[in-house]
Amino acid sequence: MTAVDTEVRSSAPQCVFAPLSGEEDAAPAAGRQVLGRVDYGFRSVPPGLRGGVPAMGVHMASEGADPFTELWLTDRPVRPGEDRGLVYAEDGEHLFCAVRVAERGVYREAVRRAYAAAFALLVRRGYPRLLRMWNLVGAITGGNAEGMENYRDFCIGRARAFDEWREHIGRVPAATGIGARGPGIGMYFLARRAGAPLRHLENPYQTPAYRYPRRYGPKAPSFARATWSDGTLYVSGTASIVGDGTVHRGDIERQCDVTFANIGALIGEENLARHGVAGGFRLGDLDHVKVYVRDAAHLPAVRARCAELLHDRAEVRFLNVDVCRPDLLVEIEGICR
Ligand SMILES: O=C(O)c1cccc(O)c1
Ligand SMILES: CC(=O)C(=O)O
Repeated sequence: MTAVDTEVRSSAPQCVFAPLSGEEDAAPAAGRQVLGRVDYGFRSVPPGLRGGVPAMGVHMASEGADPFTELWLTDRPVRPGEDRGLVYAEDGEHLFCAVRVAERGVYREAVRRAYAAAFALLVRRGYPRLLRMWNLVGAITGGNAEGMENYRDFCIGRARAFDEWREHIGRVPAATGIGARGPGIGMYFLARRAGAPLRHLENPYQTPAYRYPRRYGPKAPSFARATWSDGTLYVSGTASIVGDGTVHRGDIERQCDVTFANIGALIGEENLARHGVAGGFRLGDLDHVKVYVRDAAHLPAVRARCAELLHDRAEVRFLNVDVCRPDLLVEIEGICR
């Protein structure tokens, strides 16, 4: 069954996975405007307007994993802009923006500033309903200059920005926080106009990430398990976590199974009803799936499992990168509509 959309006509931007584009290639699609572009390629390229399109390159691909370009398309006219290191484009309903924090010894203050700058932009342009964020973090489980894990350091800065902007931005949305192969942190966001209704979902099998106990870091990760907006369900990066604990350490097959069970419960009819959303989805409805695999040797097994469970026409890309806990072997995100 497909979720029932109570809004008459969806204006949600369309996600497209295209071949990895050249730096100046804006890859316009027939009759559609590009709201944003992220190259999941072999090197990092700072955010900038390229051919009038906000674009950023993040070093995520490798031999044996899948380079690609993620495009966010709209059929409305787009206005791009640049603002203090942020690049963005808006179409009257949605805003895409990208920002990068360069490698440094301690990340939290630069992350807080980057998030605060993005929030200020969203509010100023009239798109305060943050609905999805991606955080591609170099050396995510490595130590910073204080010996704190970079991911935990990142989480402190992000949490501070949400605390400061709570009145304007509201609740935390769906997210991905995952390793990148190059240094620094690439971040990009989708937001919707003021007044647009969003629903942020939690998972019946998992403790909300923003309530994780202190043993996972001084500030709990600021994200929801999924966000429903405009007939679209954005599913956060999901892993083999039950409650707040990693399950099946060292067992890739069973970590895949728990990850898919978590996603199935999250997107199913019962959980959507719990959050006031009519309808429901199955794993076969997932599209624009990104599968993050820590160990390259596990790629064939994970590809095989995904081929069994996902629709054969779903767009799926596999990346060999670190996951935010050293004991997590796989993480999966996607979109249902
Ligand atoms: O911190 C995050 O934004 C995050 C979101 C999803 C999965 C994950 O490992 C991390
Ligand atoms: C994947 C992960 O880190 C989480 O769900 O918290």
